[in-house]
Amino acid sequence: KLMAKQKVALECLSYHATASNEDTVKLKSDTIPSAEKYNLYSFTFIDFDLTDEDTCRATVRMFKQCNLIQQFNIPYEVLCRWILSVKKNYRPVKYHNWRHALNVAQTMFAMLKTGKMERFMTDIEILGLLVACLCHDLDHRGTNNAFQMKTESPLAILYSTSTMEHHHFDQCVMILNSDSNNIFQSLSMEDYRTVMRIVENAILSTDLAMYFKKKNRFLELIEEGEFDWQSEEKKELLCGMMMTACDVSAIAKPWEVQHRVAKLVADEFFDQGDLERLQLKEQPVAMMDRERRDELPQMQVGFIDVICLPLYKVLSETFPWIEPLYEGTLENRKHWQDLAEKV
Ligand SMILES: CCCOc1ccc(S(=O)(=O)N2CCN(C)CC2)cc1-c1nc(CC)cc(=O)[nH]1
Ligand SMILES: [Zn+2]
Repeated sequence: KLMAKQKVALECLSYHATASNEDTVKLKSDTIPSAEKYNLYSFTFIDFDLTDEDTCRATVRMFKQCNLIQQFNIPYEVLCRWILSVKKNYRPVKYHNWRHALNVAQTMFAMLKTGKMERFMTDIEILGLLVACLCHDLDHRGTNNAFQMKTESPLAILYSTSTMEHHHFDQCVMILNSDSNNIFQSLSMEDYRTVMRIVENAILSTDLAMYFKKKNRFLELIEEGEFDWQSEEKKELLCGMMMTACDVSAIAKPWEVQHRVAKLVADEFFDQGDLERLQLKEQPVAMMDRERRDELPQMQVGFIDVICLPLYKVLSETFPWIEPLYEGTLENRKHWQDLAEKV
């Protein structure tokens, strides 16, 4: 019985769109502005003023700056088609959309370059991390893992843990397997297996439940001091922590940006809360209950204290050049605390 249901679920999910040749040729012929022009090296990068075409050009620029196109013989047209296909497979939900993916990838770029973390990374890890950031929330529906389970969605039938994250990775694989979208086509079989394992580990580690599970192990290793980043287990842990750091990095942006993005997050959460009331006839949790929106500043302070600050603190102790993420988060904590006291 379950097999039949899983087969149906897979059928539902096999749909995905890839970029048109017209859009691909257009991007391929575009002039790609400099990284400075797009402010890509900065931890205070803002995408609001960029057009969708700009976001694709900025993504090409990040691949160029990391020298990935030459290093991995990525046909330029394939890279352009792949970027457009990834963007096309993000839904227009309020927060978990293409802009979020771009911002996460740009923070990874800034951590590697300005944060000087690229020294500890092999070229194939840099390729895998950038690809994972761009793909990490593919086809997000604006609802979380708990919602998939509660509604017995096809996704929850296929993946019982880290439901959405498994689906995001699945979508990433599907795009790579589509005609002329495989940016890894020139890699050796061994490198292909390596980069796909890096991408899978990175995307699955964006499930906050995984972050909580792995955080203590990571802290242990840091406390032990001598940290050889080259062992596989330690490197996978570090990549996972970096993914979470990038995933929540809107919390470290200038206050106007953080305040505006938090509203997008809240609106998406409240939409799920509405669905839970209407479709499931159940009371949503505070975070998704628009009737408890007054508690939002206090919840943000909690998010900062429980998830963001501890992570940025331990990362910036080892990689001092990413301290701007810690400082930006502290600054925003003050603003959220002020708002929490006002209510
Ligand atoms: C802004 C609307 C309220 O947003 C939040 C409310 C509560 C918490 S929480 O840390 O208490 N926690 C997280 C783990 N859940 C399982 C239980 C609840 C986090 C956020 C939040 N999340 C993100 C990431 C999507 C971004 C962001 O800015 N804020
Ligand atoms: Zn995300």
